[in-house]
Amino acid sequence: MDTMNKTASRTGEGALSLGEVTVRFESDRGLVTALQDVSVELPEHGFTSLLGPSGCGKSTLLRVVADLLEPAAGAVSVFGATPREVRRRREIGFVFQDAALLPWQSVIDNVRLPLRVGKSAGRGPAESPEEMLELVGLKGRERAYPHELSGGMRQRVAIARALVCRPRVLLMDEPFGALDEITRDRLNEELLNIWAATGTTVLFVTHSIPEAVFLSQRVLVLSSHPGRVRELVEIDLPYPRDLELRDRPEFTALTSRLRRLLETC
Ligand SMILES: Nc1ncnc2c1ncn2[C@@H]1O[C@H](COP(=O)(O)OP(=O)(O)OP(=O)(O)O)[C@@H](O)[C@H]1O
Repeated sequence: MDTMNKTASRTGEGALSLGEVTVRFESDRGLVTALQDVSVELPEHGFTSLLGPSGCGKSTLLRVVADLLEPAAGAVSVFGATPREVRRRREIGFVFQDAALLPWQSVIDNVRLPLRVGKSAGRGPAESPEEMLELVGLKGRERAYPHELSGGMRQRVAIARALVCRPRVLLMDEPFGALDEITRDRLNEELLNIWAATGTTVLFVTHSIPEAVFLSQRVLVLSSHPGRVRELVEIDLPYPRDLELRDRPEFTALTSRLRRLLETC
């Protein structure tokens, strides 16, 4: 638990920096501006959630950081390097809403996958796949296949896989959006433990205001059409956090504030 406080206070400046980033897509409706002049500085070891109406560009922002998309304008820096350099060094982990596991491979082989793919690609130090499975609470299920697991367990495997290359940045795009509420709550608590244990910088996309407040040190609220920064809201609640925090007035005050902000996005 002490590690959690250390993680929260171990924040440096500007691990992720976006300067006036604009992203456009060609579509059958013509040119769509997904992000317009988005500027934000997020500290190392931080936990930031992205919140905003559907289509405001949350996934697009993650994809820009992950080097899956190139902005039309603006600058992106990840620990002082370009997203491409950081991706080549395998310092970025990505978890999607769908765990996207290989169904014909066992749990442990799915977690090992990033270590097997592109072995020569200048990867940094790696974690042990067995230890990552233990970290996400799946010790003993190494030989299981994805179809034998629940949705929550599959997401844990996806998180273990994302962590195995010891990423400096963990990008999570609605990772718990398809899970039932109890499983989601449990994984929220576990994710905070994982964050404390690894010290990775997390960018987390969600549609849930309570989830964003519970997890994050700050919430980046985006408005839509085109996606712009509406506000960066500091979540000044101490760590470690447990689910009872959600009944506290300071928690409710923050969720109400975010709800009001979202109504004007
Ligand atoms: N490959 C693409 N081609 C064309 N338009 C796209 C593409 N990807 C995203 N867009 C558009 O860019 C905008 C932002 O999309 P994005 O998926 O980033 O939003 P989002 O905030 O993540 O949405 P949601 O909350 O619904 O997941 C939307 O208008 C979307 O239709």
